[in-house]
Amino acid sequence: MAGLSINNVTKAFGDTKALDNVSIDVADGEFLAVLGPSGCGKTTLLRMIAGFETVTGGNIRIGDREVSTAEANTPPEKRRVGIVFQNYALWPHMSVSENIGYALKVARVPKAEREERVKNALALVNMEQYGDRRPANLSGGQRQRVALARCLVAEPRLVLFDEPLANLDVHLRASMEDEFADFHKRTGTTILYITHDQAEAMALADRIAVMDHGRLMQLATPRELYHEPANEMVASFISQGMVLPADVETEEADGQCRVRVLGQELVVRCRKGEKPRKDARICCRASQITSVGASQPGFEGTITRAVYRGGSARIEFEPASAPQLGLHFDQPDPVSFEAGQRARLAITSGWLIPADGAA
Ligand SMILES: Nc1ncnc2c1ncn2[C@@H]1O[C@H](COP(=O)(O)OP(=O)(O)OP(=O)(O)O)[C@@H](O)[C@H]1O
Repeated sequence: MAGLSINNVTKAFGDTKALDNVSIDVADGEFLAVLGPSGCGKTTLLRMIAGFETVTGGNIRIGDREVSTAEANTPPEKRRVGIVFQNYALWPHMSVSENIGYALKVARVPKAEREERVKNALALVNMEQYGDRRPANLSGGQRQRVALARCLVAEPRLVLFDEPLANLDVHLRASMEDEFADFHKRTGTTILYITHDQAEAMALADRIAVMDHGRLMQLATPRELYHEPANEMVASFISQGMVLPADVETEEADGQCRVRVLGQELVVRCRKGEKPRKDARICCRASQITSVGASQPGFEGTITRAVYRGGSARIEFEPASAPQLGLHFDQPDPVSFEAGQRARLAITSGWLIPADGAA
C-alpha cells in the first residue's frame, strides 16, 4: 500500500473551476473520506487520482511516484489504483471467481497464480464459499463485496470508493459500513472514500476532507469537524449546526471566551489567541439549546414547529430579536411545546468560529 499526496491541485473546465488549489495528504493505511454537497468537485478529484482526468495545475503523488502534473499524466492502468463504483457491473454470465480473475486472465497471469490470488481476494472480503455462484444469486451487499475483491486482486497501492453504498437500502448500507470498516482494519488498505453522506463518512473515516465549490473547507477527524468547525460552511454542513452572530467580549483563556449571542452572555470554546471582536459567529448544536425560566439568562421567541419523532420532538424556534435565525432543538418526552407558543431559551455552550476560516 502507499500514501497519496494531492498538492495545490487545480482543475478548470473552460471557465468552471471544478477544483481550486486543493491539497490533501492521505497517510499509508489511512481511511480518508471526501465529503461535500453536489458539485463540490468530489468526482473530478477521484477521476484525477485514478488518471482519467488531467490536472490543470499542481501535482498528485501516489507513494513516492509523481503521477499527475500539468505536463505529464501517468495512464490509469499504470497507477495501480483500484476503484469501487456504486454500479458494480459484474459480468452476469461468469461465476464470482471468474469475475474476480478476469483482469488477471486478460493479463495472461498463469492459471495457478490466478486461482491463488482470486482465493486470497475472496478471503479478504469474507466470500470464500461463494466463488462458484453467479452474481444474480447474490445479495446487493455480496455483489458489492465481489466488486471490492475484483479490485483487490490487482493488488492496488490505493483503493478509491466512489459512493459505493448510494444504491443500497438503509439496512444494507449500515451492514456494509461495518464490512468496510472491518475490511480496512484487517487489511490496512489506503482508502479514499467519496461520499455526500456525512453519517457514512463519520462512521468510517479516520479523517474527512470537507469540500465546497471546488475548495477544501477543512480536513480533520470526525470529532474535530463536529466540535471545532473551521468556518461557517463546515459548521452548518456537519450535522446541521446553527451559525449565530456573536460579539466576543473577552480574550481566550483556557480555550474559552465570553460572548454575547441574541442578547445572552455565555462562555464558548474557542481557538487559542482569540481576542474581543464584533460580528463574530458561533456554532451551536441542538443539544446545546434548552428552555429556561423567565428569570434566567436567555432570549424570548416563538415556537414555529414541533415534529414528534418517537421519544422526542424536534422543536423549531424564531428568536423575537432575530426571527430570520431559525433555531432548533430536541425536547424529550413528554413533549409539551406546540407551534405558536411563546418560549424562553438559552444556549448552554458552543464554538467560536475562527475569524480566518482556515482549515
Ligand atoms: N467534463 C466537465 N466539463 C465541464 N464541467 C464539468 C465537467 N465535469 C465536472 N464539471 C463541473 O465541475 C464541478 C464539479 O463537478 P463534480 O462532478 O466533480 O462534483 P461532485 O462533487 O462529484 O458532484 P455530485 O455529487 O453531484 O456528483 C461542477 O460544477 C461540474 O458541473
